[in-house]
Amino acid sequence: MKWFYLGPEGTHSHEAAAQLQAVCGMAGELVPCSSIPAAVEQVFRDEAVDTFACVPIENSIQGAVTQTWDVLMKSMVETKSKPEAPKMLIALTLPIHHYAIYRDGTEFSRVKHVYSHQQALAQCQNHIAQLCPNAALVAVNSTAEAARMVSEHDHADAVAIGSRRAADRYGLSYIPEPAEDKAGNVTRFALVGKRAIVVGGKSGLQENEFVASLCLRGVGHQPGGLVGALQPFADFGMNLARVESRPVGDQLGNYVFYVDVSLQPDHVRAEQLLVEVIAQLTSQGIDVVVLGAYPVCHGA
Ligand SMILES: O=C(O)C(=O)C[C@]1(C(=O)O)C=C[C@@H](O)C=C1
Repeated sequence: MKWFYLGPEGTHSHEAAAQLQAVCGMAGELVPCSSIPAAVEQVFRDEAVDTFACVPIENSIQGAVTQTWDVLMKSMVETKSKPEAPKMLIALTLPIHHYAIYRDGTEFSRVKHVYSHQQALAQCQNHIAQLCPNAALVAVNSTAEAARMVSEHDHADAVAIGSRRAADRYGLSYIPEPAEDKAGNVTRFALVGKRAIVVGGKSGLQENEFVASLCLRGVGHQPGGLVGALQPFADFGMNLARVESRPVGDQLGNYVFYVDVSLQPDHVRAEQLLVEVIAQLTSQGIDVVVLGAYPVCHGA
């Protein structure tokens, strides 16, 4: 069994994958990938039923991790007709604390580069500006990759933003106060795979949280087009927890709409109603891609 995640060791995705294994009562080899799309593509490419990817989907400060949604959508559209195609199986919301990670002897006022994942840089931008006022922010593939780079000799004038585990893993020091700009910073991660999972083990699952993530394609460019696409959810008494537009990428003004539907309190009944909602949308000419219907649990 393989679990792919954004590596190297010590990323928040790594921690999320380890916690999800406990929640699902599953073990498996944790395999680092160089990017989020690479982790997702492994699951879509691999025929094995026991292959999973753990990827960040949303952050409380910065919103959707668009790179993840884009690759999930693209991969799911390509495999839409296959019944055994991968889906989002479960989500885990994790508190995220970032730290300024450095080599001993670093003078912060002289630091020229602050490395991290683009999401982490955005979550800590005010803190970084105060700590390292003369530094340029440099986005790299992950927080742990940033720490690994700082641990190399040719990056002695640099600081990384990442987890304490990353600092320990790469033999670096960190400032003990968290670096994120807002308290209560959390990121939600999704497990993507083909096999139904059973929630058990060390589970912090709140049974009443259940979400379906959909993507609506082909919403009409006319007055009321978007209202018409959302109305069936209201008609069936469904709460929309998130609506977000993303460019299709072919021409200006062409969008798809991501919708997270809350399926509580009775998700089995709600999933039946969702089938009817989707039928109504299809009759309007809207193509609905179901990315998954899944429980959400909370880690620590
Ligand atoms: O670089 C990491 O540590 C990641 O796991 C990626 C990631 C993200 O893409 O959102 C995960 C959680 C934090 O929000 C910051 C970065």
